[in-house]
Amino acid sequence: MAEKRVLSIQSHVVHGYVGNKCATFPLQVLGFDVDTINSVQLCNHTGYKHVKGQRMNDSELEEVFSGLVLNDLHGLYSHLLTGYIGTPEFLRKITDVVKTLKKANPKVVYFCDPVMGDNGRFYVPESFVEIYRDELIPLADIVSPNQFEAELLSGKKIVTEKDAWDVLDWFHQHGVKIAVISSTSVRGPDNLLAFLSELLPEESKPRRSTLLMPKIGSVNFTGTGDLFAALFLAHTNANSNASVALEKTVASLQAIIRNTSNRLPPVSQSGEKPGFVHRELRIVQSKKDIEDPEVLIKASAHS
Ligand SMILES: Nc1ncnc2c1ncn2[C@@H]1O[C@H](COP(=O)(O)OP(=O)(O)O)[C@@H](O)[C@H]1O
Ligand SMILES: Cc1ncc(COP(=O)(O)O)c(C=O)c1O
Repeated sequence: MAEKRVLSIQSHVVHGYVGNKCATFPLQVLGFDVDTINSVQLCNHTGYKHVKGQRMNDSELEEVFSGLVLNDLHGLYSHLLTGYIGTPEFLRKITDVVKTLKKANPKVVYFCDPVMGDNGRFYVPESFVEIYRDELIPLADIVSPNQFEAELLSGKKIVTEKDAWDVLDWFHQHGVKIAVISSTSVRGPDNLLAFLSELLPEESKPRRSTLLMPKIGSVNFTGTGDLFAALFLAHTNANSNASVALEKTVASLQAIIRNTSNRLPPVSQSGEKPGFVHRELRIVQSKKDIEDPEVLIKASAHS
């Protein structure tokens, strides 16, 4: 079996960097073979004014995946990574993919990034919440929701740090070994606080840590969650302590966001912020920061 081979089921965009477009290069740089299934093929991410393209349906997923199974290729994967999915039927079909991969290789790690939206805005149908909560999360080994997604799944608002730990415990109660909330606003509008909780064999309490990041720039970037998931997958594979993986993930991410932010055109005289085309993550140009992240922010252990 290849040690580092990911089946990545996410979006493809022709222009820009979200989904598979932003997961593939970093994973390859970090030594993974990456086999991609494109859940959608869109001209660009869904924030742009015009969004054109195709969404793969569940029978098309079944067909392409059945070919992998017929050729006995499905046992080769060390990891399954899922992110942005376009339709509820396709999302449900992923449960069969997970079960088939786990049957072929019980050690396969299912990394579920339950992409649903951000800052109170859904970018998928709202029925996704129930499907993730009841069908996908119970099969997942690692999850990386943002604050909005973690709240939707657990049914609990995150206002205090205690709320975040309760939400992470909710994921553990649903069978998840490593749960990370990639960012929360509990430390105010200028900072992002990530929460990590990891179940350890033969320990009754999870190992917990937080990591505080100053917010870079005054605009939002798209694809950061997808990039977070890909980097965290690679670093949890290489490090037995997930908080070390979180530090490395954030080190690369912050460098990429800084490299992107530094090249933004200035805010126009009328106060208009740079458009999405200027905010596409500079991933290829940040290869060194992916290969060899310089950890500037350490995680803090939480008892
Ligand atoms: N403005 C920002 N400044 C600094 N880091 C950011 C910024 N936006 C995103 N990030 C980084 O990207 C990661 C994922 O972002 P997040 O907003 O949690 O995910 P999503 O894109 O899924 O909403 C965060 O953990 C953080 O490291
Ligand atoms: C097609 C597509 N995939 C993935 C994403 C997820 O992006 P993020 O990583 O910022 O959550 C988006 C967000 O707009 C999208 O449009």
